[in-house]
Amino acid sequence: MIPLPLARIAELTSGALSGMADPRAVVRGPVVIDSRAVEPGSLFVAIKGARVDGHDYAAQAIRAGAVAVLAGRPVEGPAVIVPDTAAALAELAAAQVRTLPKVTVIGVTGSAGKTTTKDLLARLTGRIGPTIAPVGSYNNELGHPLTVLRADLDTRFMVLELAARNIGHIKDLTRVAPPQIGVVLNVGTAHLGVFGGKEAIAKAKGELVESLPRSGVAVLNADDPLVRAMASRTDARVTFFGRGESAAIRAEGVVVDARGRASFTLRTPSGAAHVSLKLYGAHAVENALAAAAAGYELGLPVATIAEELSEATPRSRWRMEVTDRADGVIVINDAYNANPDSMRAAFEAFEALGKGRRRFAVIAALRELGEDSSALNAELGRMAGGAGLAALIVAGPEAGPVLEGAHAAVQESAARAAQGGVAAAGAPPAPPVPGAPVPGPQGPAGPPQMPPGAPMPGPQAGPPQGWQPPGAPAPGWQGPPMGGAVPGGPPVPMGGAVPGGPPGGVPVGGIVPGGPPGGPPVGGYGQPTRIVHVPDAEAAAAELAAWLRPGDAVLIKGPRAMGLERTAELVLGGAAQ
Ligand SMILES: CC(=O)N[C@H]1[C@@H](OP(=O)(O)OP(=O)(O)OC[C@H]2O[C@@H](n3ccc(=O)[nH]c3=O)[C@H](O)[C@@H]2O)O[C@H](CO)[C@@H](O)[C@@H]1O[C@H](C)C(=O)N[C@@H](C)C(=O)N[C@H](CCC(=O)N[C@@H](CCC[C@@H](N)C(=O)O)C(=O)O)C(=O)O
Ligand SMILES: Nc1ncnc2c1ncn2[C@@H]1O[C@H](COP(=O)(O)OP(=O)(O)OP(=O)(O)O)[C@@H](O)[C@H]1O
Ligand SMILES: C[C@@H](N)C(=O)N[C@H](C)C(=O)O
Repeated sequence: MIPLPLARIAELTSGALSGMADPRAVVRGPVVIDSRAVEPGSLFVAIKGARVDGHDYAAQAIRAGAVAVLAGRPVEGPAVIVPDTAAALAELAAAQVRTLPKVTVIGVTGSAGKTTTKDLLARLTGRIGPTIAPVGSYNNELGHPLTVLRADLDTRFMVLELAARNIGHIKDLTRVAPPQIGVVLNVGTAHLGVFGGKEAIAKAKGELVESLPRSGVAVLNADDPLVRAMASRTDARVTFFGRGESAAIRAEGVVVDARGRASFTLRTPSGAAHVSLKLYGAHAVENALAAAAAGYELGLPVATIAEELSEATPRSRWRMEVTDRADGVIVINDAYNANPDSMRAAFEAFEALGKGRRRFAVIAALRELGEDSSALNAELGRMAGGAGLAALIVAGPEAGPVLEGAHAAVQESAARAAQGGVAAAGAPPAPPVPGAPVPGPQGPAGPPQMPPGAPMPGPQAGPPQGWQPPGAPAPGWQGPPMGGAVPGGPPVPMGGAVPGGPPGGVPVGGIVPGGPPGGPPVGGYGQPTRIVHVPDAEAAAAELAAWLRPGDAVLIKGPRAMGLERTAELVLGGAAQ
């Protein structure tokens, strides 16, 4: 940060010095809200949290070298007392930006992909000059100013994330660090509950482009109608990115490889270059184009943009992290957060990454969706239940609608199979010819493949997993023990029919008749999707451990509060990812 004496900090925040604070003592940074992160020369900002009150750590912060505490009440040690510490933090950050007139501020917003785009764009601006960007998702009224306060006189670019949990939030953040370039990715369904509808989300995200000066640039996604419409809400020049011809910065000839990574020609008004992303999922194209468009506006040559985008790997954790286990199991850890759009994107990527493999998914009920919650969660269940998985593990509370949707999809698929031989829900997108070898992972070092016609491996305690002829009664076995904590132990049903399971329908973990007509299933293909409900991330990992065999693929994705990254860590042998 730019060094500031305490007297100036008090002036900027309309605060009062207390606790023998020396007005000439200089804060050189960093500004922190965690006493454990204090360094000599820090300013410690005391915040009241859900568990503890930061004010109680003031003395600890001073002992660790903090020059003073920005506090809401007198504390042990020198302090600047303000009515609202979060508001004072924002004022301090805004003042710092005003002292850095040569810095170009770029704001990124949208319902999904802000962090990924910010990470890509910071790579690009880093090619031009020193760049400050948030750690992880530091994107709200605390994380945003803390990021801004990391800037110093060398800083040329601030690539900032602007989040909104309601109308007005983004406007507030743009007042702290007024952007010259504003990037809007998409208007989705994240936090639909608090906003009350997509129009309100669009209103909130559009506050970014409303804040831009006439000399600025609004970088808008032409493929999203609600974002495209934001062009009328800004004084700034508008440039579009997207996949269609109308976008100045566009992706042409997008292809997705066997690992779910996209390649395309990046077309700009001044030339084109090939991009081959290392990021997983076709949705990464949207983020890459957004970063490319902002980079282009900053004068970067298209070849440099393409080079950086092609080199980029995930910088922030638990977003489409793909790990190949030694036994060939592919684990996709996309557990950072979840909403209907990012769930869909993840399942699309999983279809490519898991092709030719038995696929498993761990998901959980989506949150913060308001009155549409049940319907959207049931829709998620239908998508997952119809995705051709070997098993779907639904973790955590309020899973009723997800389970209901999943069961419905499996049953419909089974009914279709029984009627006309159409592939069952458990069939992969490209079902193998009965009796033909199972397509497996590429390369000679690939894992052993399931022999054709082999029963689908499951927990020791499970019943024989042979294919059930259409119309056969569903066996009463309820799947592996809940939590799967005791592989090899007796199957323990999870309290019988799970709430939300269809009345008189398929029991949780039960087997629905289905499978390719004319022959037994192969290694999990053609069999109906097993649906299991477990209480938490650990139980999901235990469940997976009981099922997984070499060469399988697993997608793990749920809302932040479910902490499903823990499932991924356990499945990966505890190795932190
Ligand atoms: C204040 C704080 O740091 N909170 C974090 C804390 O929460 P909690 O309430 O439990 O705090 P505590 O009670 O433990 O502590 C209170 C304070 O005391 C400090 N302290 C404690 C112990 C000690 O020994 N010394 C201390 O000094 C402590 O540091 C506190 O200051 O812990 C949680 C779990 O780790 C954190 O999650 C919580 O962080 C909050 C949420 C936060 O806002 N942090 C910002 C720095 C931030 O930017 N974090 C981002 C995540 C941002 C975010 O949540 N964004 C919103 C908006 C998304 C909208 C978007 N989808 C859209 O569409 O626009 C979101 O919902 O995602 C990050 O961490 O990446
Ligand atoms: N363009 C996109 N469309 C749909 N899903 C996306 C897109 N980009 C990223 N995702 C998915 O959304 C999740 C969050 O990604 P990311 O952190 O980049 O978004 P974010 O907008 O910063 O999230 P948050 O609002 O919580 O900070 C990940 O699961 C990721 O795979
Ligand atoms: C925590 C917040 N960033 C978020 O994304 N919330 C959704 C609902 C989630 O928890 O996944």
